Amino acid sequence: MAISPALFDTTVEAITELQEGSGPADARLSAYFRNHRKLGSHDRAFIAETAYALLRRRRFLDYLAPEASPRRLVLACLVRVNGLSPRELEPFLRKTEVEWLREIKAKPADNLPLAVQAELPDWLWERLVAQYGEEEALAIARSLQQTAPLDLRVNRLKGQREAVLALFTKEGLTATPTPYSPDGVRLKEKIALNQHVLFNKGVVEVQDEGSQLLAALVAPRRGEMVADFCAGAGGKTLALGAIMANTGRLYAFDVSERRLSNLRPRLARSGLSNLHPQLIANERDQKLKRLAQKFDRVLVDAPCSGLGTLRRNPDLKWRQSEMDIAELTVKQGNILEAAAKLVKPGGRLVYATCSLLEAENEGVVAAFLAQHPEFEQANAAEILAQQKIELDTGDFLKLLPHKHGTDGFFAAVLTRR
Ligand SMILES: C[S@@+](CC[C@H](N)C(=O)[O-])C[C@H]1O[C@@H](n2cnc3c(N)ncnc32)[C@H](O)[C@@H]1O
Repeated sequence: MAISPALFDTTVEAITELQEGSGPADARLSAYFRNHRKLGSHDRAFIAETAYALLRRRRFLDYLAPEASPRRLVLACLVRVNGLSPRELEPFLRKTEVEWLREIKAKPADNLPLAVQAELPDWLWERLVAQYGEEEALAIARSLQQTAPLDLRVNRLKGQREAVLALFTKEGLTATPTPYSPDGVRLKEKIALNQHVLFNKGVVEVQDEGSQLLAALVAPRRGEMVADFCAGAGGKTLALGAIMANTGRLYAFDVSERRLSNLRPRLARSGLSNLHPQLIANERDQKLKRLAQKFDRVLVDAPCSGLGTLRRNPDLKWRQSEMDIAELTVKQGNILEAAAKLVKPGGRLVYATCSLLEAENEGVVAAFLAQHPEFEQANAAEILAQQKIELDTGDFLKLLPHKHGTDGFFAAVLTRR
């Protein structure tokens, strides 16, 4: 991509702002674009790609250019990550930067420490090594440095996967069925989906295949009482509603009014009428009391570190600490405890996260089961097989980008005796 001196300067400005602020990178980048409305789509794409490359490869760049200014980090990134030659950048380099950039270009990158190759903070790298061993931890970490494909879920109420695939193909796009989810379509090209008729008519929703598989694990049946305890903007709720063929009652709880309000337009597109969004103050909200043991299925898609989604949100690895993880596990335990109260005898409770860390996953489930002999664990692979999904990761569902091509997800299925 050809870049002008003006675009280079704007990129440095955007990245400086990004580094100075706090909060999710995608929100801050959107705010920057809102404040710079004149930027065209080509320039926006370049700025976003550079910002994300820098977030993905920050350890390597810090090794190449320790304590560099945002301007120099961008230069190093363009040369060593994006593969531009220093000569291409010379027209807008300052005098002192010409030689410096040549040195950056020539600096060897062999035998880097494994945490640097993994592009993870040391504490996170050490945890992954303890869980998976060095070789697999590195494979996982490398897969998390890639960009994620655009996965869609076909809404069974409004369309069929074969027809959606055929339409995309006719439009010249590379659309393939996702390997595991029966409703998934993977698009190679990144398109402006919100302008596509299939999206506006509610035939497709954006949803990683991993999320689709979590809904398949809940496997609600027609006419059942189902709760999505941490529904957020309703990605999984909508998938559950479609599996239920718009029958029964589906509650979408969340503590965030903003997230639940983002569910509304998606709900309108989906054609579902069995879904009831309910704002709760916290997991001990009085509203939940009268619903005790009323549900056949309860999904807890718990607030988590999100470290399984680093392909999409590379900033998450720099924005969290071990202390945050410890706090999260307490919250996760409390939410699981409260959500379990809603489950009927014989009913199913699915605890899920998009984290890769045992503390947030197996650890939370083990602590819960130790306190609740009235629940027992079911085998996730068997439940998926009942939905004709051949995917065996053992008792737990454990999805990993290098193995399954999805974001990293974890789920445990628990049944009330
Ligand atoms: C991983 S996100 C859910 C994503 C959503 N299920 C989806 O598929 O799009 C976790 C959600 O938990 C919500 N949350 C946080 N604390 C909660 C609590 N105490 N009770 C219920 N929901 C909570 C957050 O607001 C957030 O929306």
